[in-house]
Amino acid sequence: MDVAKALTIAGSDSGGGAGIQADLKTFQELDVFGTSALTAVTAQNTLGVQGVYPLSVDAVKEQIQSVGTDIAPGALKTGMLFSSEIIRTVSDMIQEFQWEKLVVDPVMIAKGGSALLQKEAIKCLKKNLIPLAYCITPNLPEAEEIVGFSITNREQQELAAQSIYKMGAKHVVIKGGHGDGEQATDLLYDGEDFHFFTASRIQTKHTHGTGCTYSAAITAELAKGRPIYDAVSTAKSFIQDAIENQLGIGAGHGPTNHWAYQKRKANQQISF
Ligand SMILES: Nc1ncnc2c1ncn2[C@@H]1O[C@H](COP(=O)(O)OP(=O)(O)O)[C@@H](O)[C@H]1O
Ligand SMILES: Cc1ncc(COP(=O)(O)O)c(N)n1
Repeated sequence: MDVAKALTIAGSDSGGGAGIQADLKTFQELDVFGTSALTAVTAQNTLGVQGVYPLSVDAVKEQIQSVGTDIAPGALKTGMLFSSEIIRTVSDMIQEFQWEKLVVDPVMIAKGGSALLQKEAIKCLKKNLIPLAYCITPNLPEAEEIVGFSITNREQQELAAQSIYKMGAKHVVIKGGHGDGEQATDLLYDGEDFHFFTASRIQTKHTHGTGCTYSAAITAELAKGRPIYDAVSTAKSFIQDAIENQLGIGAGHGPTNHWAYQKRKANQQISF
């Protein structure tokens, strides 16, 4: 059986809604075999981040080496990378294995406000990792941080995408989750055209891990050989179903429902 394989290089969320846990659940739901390299352990729940424990550069490197030398992923993603030294190590390893289908989720700050990337590491992210990205998926505050200007309208969102494209990312997806308005609209720029992916904004506080889940879904689809436009389109449906059917877990900002997309599809098949 020829199964698609993907790798996530990210932090652990003990609460299970974001990070490595969200990525592996998403890979599984999209029929992709998931592998992982941990960059940091966080003590975290729906109320916030209680502790951050980065792993050593050697530990990160060895995990990627172990996966890369044996289980070649069709696509990979990065999430929480925490420091410049981890970013440099990860970038070196990606070049060593000549992996092309790289999705960079430039995770900076958890929804509760805790830093998941050291401030001084942003420069390193721009210099070392963005040029390797097949696709990068910043949310609005992350995109503002990368480009250095504020994004308050569609025109600025497009300018930001062009600016990040010029830094070397082959496809730029600027997510609209942090915007306002009736629609949550994500923009995909491929160097020529702007494509918009729109869904109705759901009024909920349960959006913990949405960015991780979304970028993992894009990665899973790329691992199966799907083109980027299809991959983003599937990811958008996946995250919409996951937010709409949140599980009411925890007392704070709860996780989304990684089962929902497959369940809806299965139900649709039955009713046809
Ligand atoms: N309340 C919401 N309703 C519908 N879609 C949302 C909502 N919040 C986020 N999204 C979508 O979830 C995905 C992740 O976006 P976002 O939450 O901005 O990322 P991050 O977790 O990195 O901050 C995007 O497709 C975005 O449009
Ligand atoms: C380990 C880890 N990685 C990433 C996030 C970002 O989560 P979100 O997708 O909600 O921005 C997180 N809270 N924890």
